[in-house]
Amino acid sequence: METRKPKSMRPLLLAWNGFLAVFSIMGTWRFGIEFYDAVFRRGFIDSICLAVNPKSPSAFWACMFALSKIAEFGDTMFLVLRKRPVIFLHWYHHAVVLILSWHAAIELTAPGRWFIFMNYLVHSIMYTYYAVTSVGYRLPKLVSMTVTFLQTLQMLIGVSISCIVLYLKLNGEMCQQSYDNLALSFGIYASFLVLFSSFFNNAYLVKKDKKTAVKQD
Ligand SMILES: CC(C)(COP(=O)(O)OP(=O)(O)OC[C@H]1O[C@@H](n2cnc3c(N)ncnc32)[C@H](O)[C@@H]1OP(=O)(O)O)[C@@H](O)C(=O)NCCC(=O)NCCSC(=O)CC(=O)O
Repeated sequence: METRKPKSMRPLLLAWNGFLAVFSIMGTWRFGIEFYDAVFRRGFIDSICLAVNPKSPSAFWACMFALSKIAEFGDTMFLVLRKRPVIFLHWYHHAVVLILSWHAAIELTAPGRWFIFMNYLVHSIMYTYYAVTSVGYRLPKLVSMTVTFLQTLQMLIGVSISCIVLYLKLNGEMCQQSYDNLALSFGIYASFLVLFSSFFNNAYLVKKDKKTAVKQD
C-alpha cells in the first residue's frame, strides 16, 4: 500500500464488524449455556478440569471459535488497506491467539471453556463498538475505556486460571490441560495483560499533546 492511496471501505468495514459482532453474540449465547451449566451446576473446579463433551453443541461453537481466529486476520487486512497504523498489540494479539486456540483445540483443554466464553463475550461488545465507529461515529471515551477494561480483565482471569490449574495439577488433581498448553496459556495471557494494561494507561490515563494526536481520514 506504500504507493497507493488509503481506501475508505466504510460499508464493507461496517458489514465485517457487524458480522463478527452477531457471530460473537451467538457464540456467547450458545457456548454460554454449557459454560453456565459447568460453572454453576458442576462447580468451578470441574469447569477448569473437565473439558466440554466433544459431541455436544457447545463443541461446535468451540470449533467455530478456533476457525474465527483465522477469519480475524480480516481486521488486519482492513487496517492495511485503509492505511491505519497496525500497532504491535494488534498483530501480536491476532498471531498468538491463533496459535493458542489451535493448540488448545487439538488437546480439547478444559480451561479453554473459560477462555472461549470470555472471548466471545468481550468480542460481542468490541465488534459492536467497531461496527459503530466504522461508520465514522465517535462513542464517548467511557465506552472505549470500558471495552479496554473488559479486555484487560479477561487477561487477568486467564493468568489466574492458569495459576489455579498449575496448583491443582501439582496437587494431584486430574485437570485436562497438558503442561505445554498450560505454559503457553500462562505466557500468552501474561503478555496480553502487560500489553492491554499499558494500552489502557497510554490511551486513557496519560495526558496527550493535542498537536501529536491529530488523526487523518
Ligand atoms: C477500545 C479498543 C477495542 C479499540 O481501540 P482503538 O484505538 O483501536 O479504537 P479506535 O476507536 O481509535 O479505532 C481505531 C481505528 O480502527 C478501526 N477499526 C474498525 N474495525 C476494526 C477492527 N475490526 N479491528 C481493528 N480496528 C478496527 C476504527 O474504525 C478506527 O479507525 P478510524 O480512526 O479510521 O475511524 C481497544 O481496547 C483495543 O483493543 N485496542 C487495540 C487495537 C486492536 O486492534 N484491538 C482489537 C484486537 S484485540 C482483541 O481482540 C482482544 C481480545 O481478544 O479480547
